[in-house]
Amino acid sequence: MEVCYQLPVLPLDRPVPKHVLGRRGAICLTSSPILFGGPAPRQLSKRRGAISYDSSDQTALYIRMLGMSASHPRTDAVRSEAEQPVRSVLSFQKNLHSSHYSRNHTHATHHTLDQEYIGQAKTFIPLCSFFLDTGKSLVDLTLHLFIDYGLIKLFRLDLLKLRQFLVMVHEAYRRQNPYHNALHAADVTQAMYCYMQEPQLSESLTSCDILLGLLAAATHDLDHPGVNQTFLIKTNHYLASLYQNASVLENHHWKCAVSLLRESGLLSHFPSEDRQNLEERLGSLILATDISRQNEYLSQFRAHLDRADLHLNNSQNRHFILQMALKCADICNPCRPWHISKLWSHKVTDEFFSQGDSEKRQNLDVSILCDRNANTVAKIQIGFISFVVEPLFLEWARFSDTPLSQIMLGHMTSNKYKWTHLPQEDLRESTQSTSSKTLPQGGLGP
Ligand SMILES: Nc1ncnc2c1ncn2[C@@H]1O[C@@H]2COP(=O)(O)O[C@H]2[C@H]1O
Repeated sequence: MEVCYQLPVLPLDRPVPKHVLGRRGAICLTSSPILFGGPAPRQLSKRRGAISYDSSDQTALYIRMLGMSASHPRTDAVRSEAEQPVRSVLSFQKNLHSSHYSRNHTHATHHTLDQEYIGQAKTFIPLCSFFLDTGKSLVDLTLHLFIDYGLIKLFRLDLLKLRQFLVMVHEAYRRQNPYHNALHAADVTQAMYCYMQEPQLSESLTSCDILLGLLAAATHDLDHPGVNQTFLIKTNHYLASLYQNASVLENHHWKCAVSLLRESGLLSHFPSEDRQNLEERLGSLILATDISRQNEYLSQFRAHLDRADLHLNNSQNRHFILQMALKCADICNPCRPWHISKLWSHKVTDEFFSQGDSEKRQNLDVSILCDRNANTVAKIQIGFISFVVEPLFLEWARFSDTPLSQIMLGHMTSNKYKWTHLPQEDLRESTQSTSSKTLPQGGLGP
């Protein structure tokens, strides 16, 4: 059964009415705020060989071609897992109908959907916690948040298209990656939700901002190959040439997200200008997660806070804060309680070391942090927290001085202390692979 809504008639760009937020299952607005007032779109104009992909339509098409090509180059790290079929972003759809997930979920009725989200989502949200290992937390969590915020009604979304889109997003994450998989996307989406609920943001974000924030969080690492940009460049991977060695992965994640949005038809009823604007803003959010541009964003953030000139009634300022929120969400794992944070640390290190092993096999220079003989999990964590996480979260706490920020800083400090003072025997254990371990339920809170 399809949910049909009329096309939007009353564009709005203002905070989501309070009576909509926080009412689980209560969706009661009749007008739809489809208006995008974000910053100037970031246009990409690059060429690969003779194929121009100036327009995002062409780009999405090109990605489809690459995704479906049987012969496009893959990274060695990915190839080493080749016994398990790797689904590249668009070929997964061929498998969709036979996948376990879609068999059980894509044809769900509304009744089933309600049952499911009422049962599970109650535990996701109020406690800031979620099921990390249900195998489908990304779909359930994001769907729940769309419903909870009233976005389906507000934007006249087709519930089944939304579900199909989310299943496609879930399937486009490579499950063989220890870290960059759908679970990480769910983790980031949950954190993004928590930040968007912080008082300053929840009072000023428009429904468009919320829609974008959730979409960006859920899709920000789509089809991640489990290796970093340096690896793609030195192995002459086609994505590196496609994006001219600049924000290679983030551009790919963005283009995959656009491709899936179009494939699912989720926004096909939007006026094309709004759709294009949304796709550009989505890109600008996802591109902000490029960790190599961390200092650029951080200095801008610091300068704004020093001048006290971030005004959230200004759409560009709100967009900037969404970028910062997504960046925080992306690297918030060291700010979670120790028992969860520790497991993410092991998972990310597994992925680093597996890239290092692959580099050694190919006689390439081993990337920094990727040599298992020269690093320990603890050493990597201490460096990552000190130089990347702490500077960012200190500024975030200046912007959003709330109990949640204090809790996150508390976890981060105590996790860093634990990594620094781990007894020798635990340190040895911390260098061993943990890919078989599962993440327990837990949240940002104590
Ligand atoms: N706990 C962690 N320890 C070390 N590096 C991390 C950790 N969490 C995230 N990262 C890095 O932060 C980066 C954020 O962008 P990426 O997802 O591209 O890749 C991520 C990892 O390289």
